[in-house]
Amino acid sequence: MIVQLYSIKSPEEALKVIELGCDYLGVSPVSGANLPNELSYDEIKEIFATIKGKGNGVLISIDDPEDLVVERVRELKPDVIHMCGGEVFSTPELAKRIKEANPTTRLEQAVGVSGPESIEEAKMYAEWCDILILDSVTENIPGVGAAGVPHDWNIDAEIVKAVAGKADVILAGGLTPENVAEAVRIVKPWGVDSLTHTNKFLPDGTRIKDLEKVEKFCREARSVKF
Ligand SMILES: O=C(O)c1ccccc1NCC(=O)[C@H](O)[C@H](O)COP(=O)(O)O
Repeated sequence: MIVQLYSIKSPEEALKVIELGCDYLGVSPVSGANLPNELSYDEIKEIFATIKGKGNGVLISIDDPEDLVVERVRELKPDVIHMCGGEVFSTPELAKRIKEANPTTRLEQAVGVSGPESIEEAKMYAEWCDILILDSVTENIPGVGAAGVPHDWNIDAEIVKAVAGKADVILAGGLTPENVAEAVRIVKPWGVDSLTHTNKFLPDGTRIKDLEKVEKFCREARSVKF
């Protein structure tokens, strides 16, 4: 069971969450999405260099033009590029360009799970993506994710079965230290992801990871054997 956490702000924070059990660390580059924890390329490079050999660096992309996605993969060499826009989606062509830009970068595509129709969408993406992240959608946040609320885990469980052997599946959306074990029991994913409920929010609108919650989240996620 892998644990992916957003959004990491500094090398120091990265090392702390790795120590507590996180193995995929999400960062947000400066972009048109204006996310609360956006970082410069230099800051991201420093985090990725610090975690090399200890954890995996995940770069988010919310509706960036394809050329910019490819340029970032070439420049920053993330272990994973996470596409979670509402307008720009991965395609077989983009998957090929990403592999050419950096052969070891894995492509993670968000699927906003809204009903049984999401099963077909997930099956389609599994044809060219390495990882699917099954996530929640909310109107006031751009793209798919950061919604802080769960969706129907029974649909996720169907998706995990439908794409077995094709793509790894991460479950996201409103997961907390209290509900993650139950979610894992139902969905049986390859990994889990958390943003909102493992965060502490600071007065300036930025956020840092709440280390007690991170520790409990990682422990509870791995407490279920299947
Ligand atoms: O990090 C963000 O601000 C963000 C904004 C918009 C879409 C996704 C974003 N983060 C990456 C993620 O995929 C979240 O970790 C995931 O959606 C879980 O979020 P939450 O439901 O708040 O735990």
